[in-house]
Amino acid sequence: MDNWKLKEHPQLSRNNIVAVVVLDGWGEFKPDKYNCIHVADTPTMDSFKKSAPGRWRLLRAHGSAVGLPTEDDMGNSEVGHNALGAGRIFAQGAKLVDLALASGKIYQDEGFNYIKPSFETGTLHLIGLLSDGGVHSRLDQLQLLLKGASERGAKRIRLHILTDGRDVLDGSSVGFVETIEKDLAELRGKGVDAQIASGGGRMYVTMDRYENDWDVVKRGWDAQVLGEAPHKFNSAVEAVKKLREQPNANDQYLPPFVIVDENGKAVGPIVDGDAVVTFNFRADRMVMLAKALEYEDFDKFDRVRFPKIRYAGMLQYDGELKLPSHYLVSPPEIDRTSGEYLVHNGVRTFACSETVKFGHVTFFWNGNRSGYFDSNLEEYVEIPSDSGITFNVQPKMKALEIAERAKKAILSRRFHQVRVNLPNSDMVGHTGDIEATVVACKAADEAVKIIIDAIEKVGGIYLVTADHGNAEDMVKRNKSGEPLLKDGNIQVLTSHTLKPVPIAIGGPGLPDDVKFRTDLPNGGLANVAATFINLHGYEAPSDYEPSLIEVTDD
Ligand SMILES: O=C(O)[C@@H](CO)OP(=O)(O)O
Ligand SMILES: [Mn+2]
Ligand SMILES: [Mn+2]
Repeated sequence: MDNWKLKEHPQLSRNNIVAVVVLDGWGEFKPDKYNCIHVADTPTMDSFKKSAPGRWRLLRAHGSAVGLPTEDDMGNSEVGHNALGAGRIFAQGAKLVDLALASGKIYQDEGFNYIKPSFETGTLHLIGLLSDGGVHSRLDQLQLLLKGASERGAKRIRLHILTDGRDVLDGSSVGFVETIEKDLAELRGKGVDAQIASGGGRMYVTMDRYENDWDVVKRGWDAQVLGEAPHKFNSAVEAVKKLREQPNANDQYLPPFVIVDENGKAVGPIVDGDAVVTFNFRADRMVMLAKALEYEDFDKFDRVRFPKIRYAGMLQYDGELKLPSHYLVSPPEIDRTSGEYLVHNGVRTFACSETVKFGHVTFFWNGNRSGYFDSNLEEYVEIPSDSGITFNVQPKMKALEIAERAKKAILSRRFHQVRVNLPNSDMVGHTGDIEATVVACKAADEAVKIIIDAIEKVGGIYLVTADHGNAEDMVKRNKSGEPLLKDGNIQVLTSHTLKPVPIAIGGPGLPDDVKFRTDLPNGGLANVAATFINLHGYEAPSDYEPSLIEVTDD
């Protein structure tokens, strides 16, 4: 049995009201016209910086600091919130899949052996995000899986691609499709009947999250399973090129398409007896499709046909729901998260965001586990997001509503921890609309102000940080940091970044002698949990990454 009892902190008192604010996609970067946080009016976040180094500092939020394979891997919400909530660094999906592919273990484990019998007479379908972004999936992993599966008996393979443009540059979809087409042609040369069967842009087809808009998943289902879509092409390269010619076309939002043969028949609907693998390792944007593929009882949309298939996820996406029940690689075992410790010690928590980030401060925070640890001590509030829009048209999103709910929770004095995610800088940053992103950053800053004002009123403490960079750099740069021009134009960066993120602490409840330690220069997101556990008046579990704060006696 785990010992859940936390030791009382020798100097810090219990029962403080602590606001934990995560600005999504808010990194630190030099002043620059493509740094939307710098351009925006952000007096609250700026004021924190003045209290450096004692109460403001930077944290690492990418690469090994969050369990990613290399230092070239940008941070993302899943690994960022996992680290923030769990207080330790776990080798993450991207890395675990790399290892399983390199050792060949992926082909020996339960998941692959479960789908394999279908190779005899059925088709192997691979559904996922086609890019080398490394946030949800990776092209090289797909290439290895294609090769490995065909060498192990898959004779007919159909690929259902989702174009990216969010973790990689817009327009890069064409190159990725060309690359994978070469691999498929090689397989055909070896007698494997392999081709792309359907596709669509990730934000419009399949990869919705937290049940914001089931139509997104339905559009994918119709193309992937039923073989039906408004656009039909004979090749995927042609599909992506043609669809990108439409006004305002964007890789993230390409409409669904199916590939048809010379008779106009879809080349790869999913039918009884087939095997299906969703090859994204990241959970949030695959859970909805996993439910549609796995659940007998399902009422989110009319599936028309529910084929009897053998389905495996690249990973198991939800540890609480055990979904999907079959998977190729075991997910990181993110156990004993801060939330679980807090409920065992009677600390009451309120968590809130709007739909598009709701699972970040609940599901990811709790180690990819849905639901409460203890519903008597926790309350999670989801503010419905707008759906069917790109957030540059609504850059303020629900920041004000989130802040007002947090304020109410703080002023009620019913909770010790009030935790929110403010999505603006990330969600609008991903649209690549620089002007709108400036508005978004200002809105997030105003929300922070509302929350710290409430903390001021109740004599509480705040901890404000971020999960990774995004809005602080909106342009692709060369090695010397200058914008990298293409045909004389800048290339807008829609993705996250490798930049560090700020963390600030303060509030009337924070004793004057509490400061950031100076001996953790490489501190990262995983050091945050021990820090707020201290602010709640407890010592962190001994295997957590060390707390960032110390109580000085000068
Ligand atoms: O939108 C998403 O899925 C990712 C980018 O791919 O962003 P975040 O990690 O911030 O959720
Ligand atoms: Mn994020
Ligand atoms: Mn993001």
